[in-house]
Amino acid sequence: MDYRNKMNEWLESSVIDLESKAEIENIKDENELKDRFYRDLEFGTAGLRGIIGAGTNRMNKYVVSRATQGLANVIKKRGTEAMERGVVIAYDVRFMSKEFTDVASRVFAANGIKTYLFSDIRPTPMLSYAVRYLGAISGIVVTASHNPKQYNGYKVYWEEGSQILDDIANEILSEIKKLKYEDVEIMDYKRTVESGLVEIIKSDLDESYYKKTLSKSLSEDIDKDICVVYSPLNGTGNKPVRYVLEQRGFTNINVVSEQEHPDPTFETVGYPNPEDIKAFEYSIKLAQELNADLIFATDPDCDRVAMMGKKSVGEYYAFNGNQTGALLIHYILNRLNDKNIIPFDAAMVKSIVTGDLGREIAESLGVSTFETLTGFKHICSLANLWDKTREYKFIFGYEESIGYVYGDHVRDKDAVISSMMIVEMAAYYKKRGKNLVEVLEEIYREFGYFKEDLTSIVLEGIEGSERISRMMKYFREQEFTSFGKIELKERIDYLNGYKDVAASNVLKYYLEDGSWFAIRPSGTEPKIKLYIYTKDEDEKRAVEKLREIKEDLLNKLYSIN
Ligand SMILES: O=P(O)(O)OC[C@H]1O[C@H](O)[C@H](O)[C@@H](O)[C@@H]1O
Repeated sequence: MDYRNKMNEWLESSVIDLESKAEIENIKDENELKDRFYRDLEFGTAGLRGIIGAGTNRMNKYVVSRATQGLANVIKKRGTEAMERGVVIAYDVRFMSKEFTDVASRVFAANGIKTYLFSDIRPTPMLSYAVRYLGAISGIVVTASHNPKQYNGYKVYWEEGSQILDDIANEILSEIKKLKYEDVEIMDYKRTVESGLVEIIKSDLDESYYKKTLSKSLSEDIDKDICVVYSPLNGTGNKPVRYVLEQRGFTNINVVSEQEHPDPTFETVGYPNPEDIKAFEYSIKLAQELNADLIFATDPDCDRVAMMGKKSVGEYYAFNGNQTGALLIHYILNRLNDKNIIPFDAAMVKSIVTGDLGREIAESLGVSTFETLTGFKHICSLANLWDKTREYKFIFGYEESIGYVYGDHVRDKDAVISSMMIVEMAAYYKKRGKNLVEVLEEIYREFGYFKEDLTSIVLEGIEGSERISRMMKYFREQEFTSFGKIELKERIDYLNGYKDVAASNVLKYYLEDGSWFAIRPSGTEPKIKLYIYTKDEDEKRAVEKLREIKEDLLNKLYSIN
């Protein structure tokens, strides 16, 4: 349907309120109107994510309630037991997060489905934990993770505590497609409270999550006075992360005061993504004042964490996600090995665009490594599978995009336990006179220098997404023989799946010297992402190869208009 027709439907709808209609009527820019109505905000495997505002291609209470009705229909089809098991909803600090949570719980109530709500903001991993703890059939987190402040989102989880995969997402999507906004069943607030279908989660859940998290610590022979700077980036991490560190007995955790409390404007952060070094501006200042050993920051929904380590007084090194993942797997497996408790069937999972250092470390200690598509839901789906088949014991999962999970009480990336392990790891080495930069150097000396580069090209709007498609098409169709000065060995196109890895729009190129790179459109942001990896015994050579390959690839990519 043409966007103007969709807009008129919106303006004439009996359920859309005057405020939302007026918001549209006041827009004079035709492109803006087109962008708001040219499609329905996509419900993908990541659920919904979009800019907050009126329109079918925006995050608002109508789009959220329609998606919730779709999910409710899928749950109802599974019968009364599923409806009684219900849905847990968590929300973060974003604009409208609480409102969307409220709307969703009223839709579930109108459909006779039980809902569990937290009394306040919570990190995403606590939702994953809660779904399993409460035996719910499904879960939702209202969050746009690390997207800019204009965004909100709606991530859907299933009974194993991990995000839904294509099967359930498609089921929900096909229900959503059958619905008009007018078809959504919604209960008014008062009746919802009286219905008894909404329950506020009690504190025993938090306590149980903390207990499980704390039980995963691996060493007491650590320097608990290590000086650490932490920024929750005005998100949900502040209380849980500090609580866990306090329980572990750390005495010198310093929180960036401007970024301590929830703030949906992320005023001093800007783009609240700890993958971006700019998010560390305030933390670095505080760390320099305190001469801190370690800095770390969690993203707004506290599922991802990035860290910086002191190199010398006043100078901090930003570890990327591959390096942090490698350090963590190295620390965890070596401590388990010290105690002789690495299970014989232990396995680690990473994505196909995550570097190979973690794999080499794991394999050196007899731990198998498996690969999945990008997205923690894929990583966790293997853990879920092994719960049933008992084929492997899931130990650790990670991605280069700074998501990590250790253990099996949470089936998503968990920045609470990862923060605890990061601080413990730094404190362990501090006691032995080493900082994390030195430890990484030791790892490189043992396993070779792994260098990596991630370039994201932001291309927004309809034009942007079309250009991204053209870029992918170009790479798919061209017959390249070399990149930089290195010959191409093999290309893998995941479009129709490859070996055990499911289908996805990803191209991966292996070069003759063992270097490789991958290109894919981001699934969460308007970006095309280019991941390049080189390895060499000589650090300078590894860096040089990286530079050459990158220059060549960027020239090729930018030549596509
Ligand atoms: O590269 P993208 O598709 O934007 O995904 C980046 C990240 O987004 C989310 O946080 C997913 O849960 C991650 O698993 C993924 O790595």
